[in-house]
Amino acid sequence: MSISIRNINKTFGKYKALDNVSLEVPNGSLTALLGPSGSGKTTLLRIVAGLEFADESKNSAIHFHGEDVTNVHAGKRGVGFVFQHYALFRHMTIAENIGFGLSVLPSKQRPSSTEIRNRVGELLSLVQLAGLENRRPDQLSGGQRQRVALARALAIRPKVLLLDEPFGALDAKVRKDLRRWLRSFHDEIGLTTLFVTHDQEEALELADQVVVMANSRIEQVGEPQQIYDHPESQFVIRFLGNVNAIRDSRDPDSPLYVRPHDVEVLFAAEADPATDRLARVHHLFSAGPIARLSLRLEDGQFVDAELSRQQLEELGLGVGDPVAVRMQGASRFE
Ligand SMILES: Nc1ncnc2c1ncn2[C@@H]1O[C@H](COP(=O)(O)OP(=O)(O)OP(=O)(O)O)[C@@H](O)[C@H]1O
Repeated sequence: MSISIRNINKTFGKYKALDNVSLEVPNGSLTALLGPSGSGKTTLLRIVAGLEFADESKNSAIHFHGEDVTNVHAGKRGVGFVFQHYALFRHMTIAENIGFGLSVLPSKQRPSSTEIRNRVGELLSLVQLAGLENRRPDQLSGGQRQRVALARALAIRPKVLLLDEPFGALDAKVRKDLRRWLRSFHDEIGLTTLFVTHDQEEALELADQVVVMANSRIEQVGEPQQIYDHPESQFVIRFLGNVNAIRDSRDPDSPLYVRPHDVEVLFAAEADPATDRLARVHHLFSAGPIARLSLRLEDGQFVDAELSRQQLEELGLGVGDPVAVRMQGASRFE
């Protein structure tokens, strides 16, 4: 089910948390809302869920697959929601937690207890927790608890899945494992999913479509590779990972942005005055497969470069050595 978000504004008192936000989430996609704290990601997700309502305006609307749900209450939108802090019921077993949404449906819609049991069984295998149905949440790891939260959100057969920093409270290793697991899980079930994160690596690795948000607005939307290779603003290039911002006399107000792995380091004697700048090796860190160099340009600015160990060995560089720096793939923003 596709999601269409049109001209959404949201103010809290005097603060504008969303400023004319429009977005198309394609059917079956995994879309990441990526941005720093306070950029409006959660507010947007809550509005899609129907847990919050946008400021009233005749131009603004939310559609699920063409159906206007702008004024439809959360319970009737058919959304599954997972939050950062596993809101599982501590006194219930895993099976009871997963089946909860079904067991509280009005009697006419409620499946029989056998149907609920079967559905819970299906979901337990889907999230790879079969055998743990009689445990309680405090007997599971953080990662397992988040998979229970996901199974619980799926029990009602939602039309869209909304995840708000679902791995935010987990440690880095578990987070990375769950991220990969979620990607293959998504490929298996193909449910349109909107995923909030402030972690650029997570968004780039996981999503089909990345929506970068800053200051209550959408900065850029695109596939991960496209956003990474063709950032359209200083904010996006800086937010997506380490980048050098080098000023030159040509346009001192608009730095040249270049990622450390796009900086080419050559022997000083090979410098081409038309494209290269001279520098000296200021610092060199070469433990592991990638060597990281801090280079000092003649005007005193520093440039970080990343080379393979092999490239470093070929150059035979040490601290203080002169080099030529060629900044390939550099971007400048007006
Ligand atoms: N109910 C509310 N009342 C007042 N202000 C709010 C409310 N909810 C959110 N805000 C404000 O709106 C802004 C956007 O909040 P939001 O939670 O959407 O950001 P976020 O990008 O999800 O950030 P985080 O990653 O920290 O969760 C913040 O400045 C926040 O303080």
